[in-house]
Order: sequence, then structure tokens, then C-alpha cells
Amino acid sequence: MAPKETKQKPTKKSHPGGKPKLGPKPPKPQPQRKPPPPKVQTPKPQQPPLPTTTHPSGNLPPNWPSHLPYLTTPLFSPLLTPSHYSALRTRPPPDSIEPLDELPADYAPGPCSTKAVILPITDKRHPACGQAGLFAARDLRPGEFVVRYLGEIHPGGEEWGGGLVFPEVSEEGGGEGDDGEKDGEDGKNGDVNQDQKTADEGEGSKTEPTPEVKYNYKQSDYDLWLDHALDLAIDAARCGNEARFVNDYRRVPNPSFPPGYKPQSKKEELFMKRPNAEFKVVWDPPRQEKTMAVYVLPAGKKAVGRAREVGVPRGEEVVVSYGKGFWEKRREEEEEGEGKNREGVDGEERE
Ligand SMILES: C[S@@+](CC[C@H](N)C(=O)[O-])C[C@H]1O[C@@H](n2cnc3c(N)ncnc32)[C@H](O)[C@@H]1O
Repeated sequence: MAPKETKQKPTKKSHPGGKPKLGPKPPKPQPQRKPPPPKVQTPKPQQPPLPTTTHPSGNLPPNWPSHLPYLTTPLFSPLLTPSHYSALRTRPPPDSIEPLDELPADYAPGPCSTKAVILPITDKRHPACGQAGLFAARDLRPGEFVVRYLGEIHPGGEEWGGGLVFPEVSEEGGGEGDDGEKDGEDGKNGDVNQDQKTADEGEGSKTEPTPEVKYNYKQSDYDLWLDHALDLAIDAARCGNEARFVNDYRRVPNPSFPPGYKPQSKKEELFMKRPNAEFKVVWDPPRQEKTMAVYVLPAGKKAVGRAREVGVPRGEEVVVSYGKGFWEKRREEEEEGEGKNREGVDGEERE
């Protein structure tokens, strides 16, 4: 696995929150990232978080890691404040510069196996060989919704968090399953540690209070800005769904071309190296919340032939761009790590 972040001082290249997250670097002038007018920011009266659940029936996607809770709805960090909830549940008006698209009307929580599956990566040319990735289970259309990015929603600027806190499971042992019904109507959260709560744990399980857990969001390789300006991020390191396995496109071999193939033109070179999907902030109508999802990239004006119909062919890996910022930061950390190692060696030599 890739090196983790260190507690280094934020450099100029760092995000103001002090951490790089997956996804394109929060763009400087992008309208969606601008803080909304004060009217929108006015916190509503405090609402309890909507209930969130792991999958109640134990219906997990193939290759899901057994140690990780599988989510079918977002999980909320206890560190979120009423203004975070207000930001999360305020939809930009349709005439705003960047209104949000909606999740598809037929979206159903739970495994997305008809569209994409988690597979181990065994191709030695792949930079994430030995890890896993998400692969198209059928041809995916340009612009098509693939899977929601689920994880723990937390204040993006906070470096430290505690143990995961799951809601109490209702009498029915439900949770929001494929029928979209919600559990835990009182919105009460139970203190459940991730190690104590497994994805298919049944109803009403009583758990010990969360032991003192210190978790550093900065060290996560699965942390994504949901809304940078409003300090909302989603971390899928400790729990999540299939979307946490989406890799970055850089240096990933394109299976449509034989190993060692040299592109015949600049156009072909660009085509071979581009992402085929993106992380997109969208609106979840049933929950009345902002959410993040993976979508196939639109075909684009220049698309011809099959590319107009198929964005990600069956069997191909779904890859996005984590953004230059993610990899720049990673490089800085590696260099810093190497520097520290050298210092250590020097120190030993002096002694
Ligand atoms: C969100 S995870 C992606 C899923 C990951 N492969 C797994 O099996 O859990 C991000 C991590 O995947 C790896 N990764 C993803 N895309 C990569 C790429 N193009 N080159 C090298 N490593 C990559 C890095 O270790 C990165 O920190």
C-alpha cells in the first residue's frame, strides 16, 4: 500500500485543510466550491443525523474485505456540527451557477454488481498490482451512474477523529436496505466501534461503549472532499462500499492495447492515458443530502463510433483522476520520508 501522510506542515501545495484528498484538487475559482451566500449558510435548527447503516442482510459484493463494514448509506462522524448538516442538506437552487444533478431515480442501495465488481489486480504492469480495483461488469454508457461513494462523512479540516459510530439497529433488524426504508427513527447513535460492528451484524446488538480510539484522517488513502468550502469530506478507509476501490488512471495499462504498444498519434496517446470515470457531487432526493458518486465520463463532442455508446467496456477497469495534488503530495511525503531515513542513518553513524 502507498506511503501514508506524515504530520508535516502544510506546504503551499497543500489544501487549506492541510490534507490532500482523492479527486481533482479543489479548483481555485470553481463556483461550486465558493461558500454560499450567508442566507444559505444559516444553520437550520439542529436536526439529528439521518440514520445510516451497514447492509442488514449480509448481502456483500464479491471480494469485499471481510474486516471492513460495508455501507449502504453514509455514516456520520460525531464531530459534524449543525452547520455541517445544514451544508450537507442544502441543495443549491436550480438557477445557481452549479446546480446538482440527482442520483438516478432507480438507484437502489447495496451491491452494484450488475454494473461493476471489485477484482484483485494481478497484472504486474499495473501500478496497484497486489491491490484491488473496480471493473465494469457490462458495457457502461458515457455519463452513466456507476456507484455511490460511501464512507464516513466528517469535517474535512479535522485531522483527528475517534472510533466509527454506527446508529442503533432498529427492532426489525433493518437499516436502510434495498427497499430504501430508514431505521432508527429517533436518529440516536449507538457507540459502536468498527472492530465490534461487522457488516452483517444483526439487529439490536448491544455493544460496549467505544473505547478511546484515535484516528488520523490525514493518513487515509480513501478520503475525498464532498464540499471543500463547506468542510465536508468522505473517508472510506474504515468502512465504505465498492467505490473505495476505484483507482487513479495514471500508469494503468489500457487493456485495449497490447503490452508495449506505442501510440500512433498524439490523439491515440491521450486516449490511451485518460480516465474513463469521475467522482461527482450529486443530490440524493430521498435523503435530501449531497452525496458523491462515480460516473462514467461523458462521451465528449469528439467521440466517434463505439465511444459514443460505450464509455467503459465490459471488463475494463473504472479509473478516475485523483488530481495532480494527490500525487504531488504523495511525492513530497516520499521525499520527506527518504530525507528522514537519511537523517536517521546519519544520526546512527554519529553515535
Ligand atoms: C482509494 S484507494 C484505491 C483502491 C486500492 N487499490 C485498494 O485496493 O484498496 C487509493 C490507493 O490505491 C493505490 N492506487 C490507486 N491508483 C493508483 C495508481 N494509478 N498508481 C499507483 N497506485 C494507485 C494507491 O495506493 C492509493 O493510495
